Amino acid sequence: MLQERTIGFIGAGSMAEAILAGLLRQKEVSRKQISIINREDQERLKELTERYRLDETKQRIETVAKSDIVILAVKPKDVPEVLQTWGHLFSEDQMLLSVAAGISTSLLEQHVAGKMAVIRVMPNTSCAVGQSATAICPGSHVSPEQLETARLIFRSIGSVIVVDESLMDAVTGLSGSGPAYVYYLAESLEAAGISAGLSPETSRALTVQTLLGASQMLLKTGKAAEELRREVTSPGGTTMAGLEVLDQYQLDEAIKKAVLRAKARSVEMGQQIAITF
Ligand SMILES: NC(=O)C1=CN([C@@H]2O[C@H](COP(=O)(O)OP(=O)(O)OC[C@H]3O[C@@H](n4cnc5c(N)ncnc54)[C@H](OP(=O)(O)O)[C@@H]3O)[C@@H](O)[C@H]2O)C=CC1
Ligand SMILES: O=C(O)[C@@H]1CCC=N1
Repeated sequence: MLQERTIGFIGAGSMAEAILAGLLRQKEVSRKQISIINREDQERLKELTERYRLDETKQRIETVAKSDIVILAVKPKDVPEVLQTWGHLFSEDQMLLSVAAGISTSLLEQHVAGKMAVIRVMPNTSCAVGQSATAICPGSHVSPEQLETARLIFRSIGSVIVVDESLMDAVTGLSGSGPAYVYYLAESLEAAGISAGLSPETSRALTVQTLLGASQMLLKTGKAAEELRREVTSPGGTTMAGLEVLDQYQLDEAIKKAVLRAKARSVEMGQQIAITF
């Protein structure tokens, strides 16, 4: 189904590239279907055009804004400017997929053509390797077919769940920002390995494979994380000694607070943008 659709990206930053790279990598769409623009960074556009061998003549707002599917991938603060400047080019036979954190479908709907279908999406940067955890929620004028198209796009670059919009800020705090928490953990583990006497290369290799293996265990065994943790933890052994230190530092509490703070920030950003629109 995607083979026939054109996809235009407004915004050419890390999220746009992650989605673009994932779609091309999975061969879900061809390079000819893609157009992308940003605001001013011509070097960046050139870099993407060359890296993904895109058609140079299509990298213009008129092409992007007339694509069957427009993916809005600018920072939330830039959404008003984009819609005020280019919103008039959209029409009801297109779909707008917005990945902007915190921006509600109802706010977007107020600034696009008539009953244009608007879908709010929260992917994460693991799109680039086909492993995003993406949540989507439809706005008021989305047909089942349009929702299915959005699901197909993001299914090709990871998993997709459809959620009620009231849950999108929570999703943003957990899986939108989530890769950064995991990279933080990876940085900490790598540094700790070095402190324990390993070379940087060995520490990185062991860290990466440990995270990958643990994720695969969660996925493939279907066991609860708690059960898998218990299986590693021999009574009186090394893991128990290590986990006791994490408990002393209340790592679980810190992670909970981080996710809740990120969720609250998503709400705040949406409210701030709504005022400026
Ligand atoms: N990064 C992430 O992990 C995730 C991000 N998101 C969401 O994705 C969106 C983009 O984030 P990210 O890719 O990290 O941001 P970046 O800062 O990397 O990219 C933003 C892009 O938007 C462009 N832009 C800004 N203003 C305009 C404009 N008026 N017209 C056209 N293009 C414009 C910028 O162009 P220029 O450089 O020329 O100014 C730049 O290419 C955000 O809303 C964020 O909430 C969602 C999930 C995860
Ligand atoms: O940090 C941000 O605001 C974006 C949204 C989710 C991940 N990155």
